[in-house]
Amino acid sequence: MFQHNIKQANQLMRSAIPLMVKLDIPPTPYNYGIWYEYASNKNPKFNQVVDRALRRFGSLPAFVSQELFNEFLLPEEFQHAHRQGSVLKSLTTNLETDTSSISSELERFNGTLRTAKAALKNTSEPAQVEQVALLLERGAFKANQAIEKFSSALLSAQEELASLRSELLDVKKNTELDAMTLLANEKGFERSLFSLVPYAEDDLTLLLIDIDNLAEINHEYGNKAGTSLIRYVAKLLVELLPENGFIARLKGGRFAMLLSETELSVASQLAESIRNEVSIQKIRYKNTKVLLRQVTVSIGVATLFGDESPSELVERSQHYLLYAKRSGKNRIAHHE
Ligand SMILES: Nc1nc2c(ncn2[C@@H]2O[C@H](COP(=O)(O)OP(=O)(O)OP(=O)(O)O)[C@@H](O)[C@H]2O)c(=O)[nH]1
Repeated sequence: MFQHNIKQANQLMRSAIPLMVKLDIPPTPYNYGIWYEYASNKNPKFNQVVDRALRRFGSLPAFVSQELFNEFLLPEEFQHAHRQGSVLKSLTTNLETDTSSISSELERFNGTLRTAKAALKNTSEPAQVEQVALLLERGAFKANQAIEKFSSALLSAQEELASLRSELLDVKKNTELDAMTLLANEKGFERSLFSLVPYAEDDLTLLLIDIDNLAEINHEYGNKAGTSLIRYVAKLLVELLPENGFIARLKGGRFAMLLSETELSVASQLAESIRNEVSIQKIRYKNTKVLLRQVTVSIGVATLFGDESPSELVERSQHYLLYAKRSGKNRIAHHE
C-alpha cells in the first residue's frame, strides 16, 4: 500500500479530500488512509466494501474505518498486533539502537583520551600538544552529539509511554465486557455488528435469545437464583456457539448471537437446537439445591439482506422475538 511517488501521492490526496468533505468523513489518520486507497482505485474488493458500508451507514463510523484500515491497509505482520504492543516494540528497538550507538561513541572517546594521555606524557612540543587538543575536542564533540541524541530519544520515549498509559486507562474504562457473565456487553455487541456488516452478503444472521418468564423465576426462587440462571444459560450458549459466532449479553436474560457467513436456513436450525438444548436442562440452584422448573428461551432470527442497516437488522430480530413470545414462548421465529 501507499507505494506512490510524491507527485502521485499529491494527486491522489487531491481526489480523496473532496470525497471526504462531500461525505462528511472526519479527517482522522485512518480516514485519510482509507480515502487515499479508495481514490487510488487499486483494490476493487476494498472499494466494493467501502461502497457497501457507505450505502448501509450513510458514512463511515469511526470503528468501521479502523477495521477497514487494519484489514486492508496495514501490512500483514501488523494486522493482529495490538497497537500498544507494536508501539512498545518499536520504542524498545529505537532505544536499544541509541544505547548501543552512545556506548560505542563513549568507548571511542575513552580510547581517544588514553591515546591523548600517552602522547602528552612523551611530548611537550607545542605543535604536538595542539594536535592532541584538536583530537580531544573532536572526540568530545562527537560524544556530546551521541549523548544529546540519546537524551532526546529518551524524552520522546517518555512522552510516548505516557500517552500509551493513558490509552490503556481509557481501554479499561470503556470495557465492553459484561461483568456478570464475562461475555461481551451491548457495546461490544454493537461494535462487532458494525464491523461485520460491511463484509456481509446476505449471510450475517442475528439470533436474539431471551430467557422466558425470568420475572416469575425471580419471584419463585429469588433474584439470586435468577441471576445464577442467567450465568448458566450464558455458559450453555458459549458451549453451543459455532466457530464463526459471537455472543453478547444485552440486558437481563437477553443474549445476542451473531453468526457470520451463515444463511437463514442454517441459522434457524441452530436456533432450534439451542431452544431444545435449553429446554431439556435440569438446572439446580446450587445455594439451595432446589431443582428449578423447566427453563426455556424464545429466539428471534433475522439475516441481514440487501442494503439493510445494523439497526434495521436488530429491529427485525426483535420483531421475530416478540412474535415468538406472543405465540407462546419456548419457540423460534423468523422470516418465512
Ligand atoms: N435475577 C435477575 N433478574 C434480572 C436481571 N436483570 C433483569 N432482571 C429481571 O428480569 C425480568 C425481565 O422481565 P421481562 O422483560 O418482563 O421478561 P420475562 O419475565 O422474562 O418475560 P418474557 O420475556 O415475556 O418471557 C425483570 O423482572 C427484571 O427485573 C438480573 O441481572 N438478575
